[in-house]
Amino acid sequence: MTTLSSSGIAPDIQTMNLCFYGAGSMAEALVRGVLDRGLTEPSRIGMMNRQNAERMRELSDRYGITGAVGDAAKETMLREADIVFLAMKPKDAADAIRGVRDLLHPGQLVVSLIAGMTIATLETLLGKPMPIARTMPNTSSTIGLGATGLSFSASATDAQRRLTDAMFQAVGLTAIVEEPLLEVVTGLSGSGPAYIYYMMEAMIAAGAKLGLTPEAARELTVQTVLGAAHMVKATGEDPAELRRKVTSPNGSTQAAIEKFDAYRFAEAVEAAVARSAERAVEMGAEIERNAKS
Ligand SMILES: NC(=O)C1=CN([C@@H]2O[C@H](COP(=O)(O)OP(=O)(O)OC[C@H]3O[C@@H](n4cnc5c(N)ncnc54)[C@H](OP(=O)(O)O)[C@@H]3O)[C@@H](O)[C@H]2O)C=CC1
Ligand SMILES: O=C(O)[C@@H]1CCC=N1
Repeated sequence: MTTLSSSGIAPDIQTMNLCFYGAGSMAEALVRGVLDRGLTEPSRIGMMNRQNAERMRELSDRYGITGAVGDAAKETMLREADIVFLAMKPKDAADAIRGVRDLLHPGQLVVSLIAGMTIATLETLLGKPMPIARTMPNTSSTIGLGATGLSFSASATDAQRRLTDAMFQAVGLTAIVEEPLLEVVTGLSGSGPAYIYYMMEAMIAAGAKLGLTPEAARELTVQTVLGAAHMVKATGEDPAELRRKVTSPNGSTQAAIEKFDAYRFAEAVEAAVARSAERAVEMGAEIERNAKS
């Protein structure tokens, strides 16, 4: 895996103003992650959304950041930002970016979190050359356990690449990939937390259905997932090898795995990851069409 910085610390970031354009789940995950890790101060962070004033109050109260709703204060916040994070839904991206492009200038770094939107489309929407980092993070950045894929525009300097990498490393792990592979990253780790939660939902429901209290089913499931992920990390062994150690010949695990195989589990996972990646491409194409219209 390629990374640009191994320290996890971005020395310059404390002196920079960060503006999150879009203040939903992913923006909050990143803000909480960088604040909890002491990467910057709340006074350096501005967040903006379109209409949800209550959400903005909540974010200001919770993190001490400066919030702005709608067009009010947007101008100052965006103009004074050193790094502008684009964190609105893909369907809103084209209009939102067009609406502010005159406030942006090439001295700023644009960090896009938007699934599917290519660097080329973003360059079209910005209408001027600006350094761009296209990223695909995930919500586990909230607790410093994120997994983020990164690609850069040709115009991004080495310092900007290192800064972006270090910022996302501070909230988890990063992988620099060729831009088209960001769609695969979306299918794997961007959407991935939801797959694990889905598995956990199903395990908890099964445990409760078979007689455990819902609380016990939940606790046992959470510890099992946590323990399994830690085992892979701590031992360095392949998941397949660790699975083998759980699976006694003709035992209960083998019986369960046979059930999974009967439902074609691995095929379902592969199809889900591929479909997520394909959906990201579709969303990107939709933004591209809007950018050109
Ligand atoms: N959630 C995830 O796990 C991940 C998400 N992403 C990407 O991050 C982006 C955001 O996703 P997520 O946080 O889940 O989305 P949310 O729906 O939670 O948040 C979207 C935010 O964008 C704001 N917004 C929409 N249009 C505008 C506009 N014109 N001007 C200003 N603000 C606007 C919304 O404001 P309001 O509520 O006021 O309308 C809201 O604050 C997406 O592009 C997604 O692909 C990437 C990786 C993981
Ligand atoms: O579901 C989505 O479209 C976004 C991108 C990756 C995770 N959430």
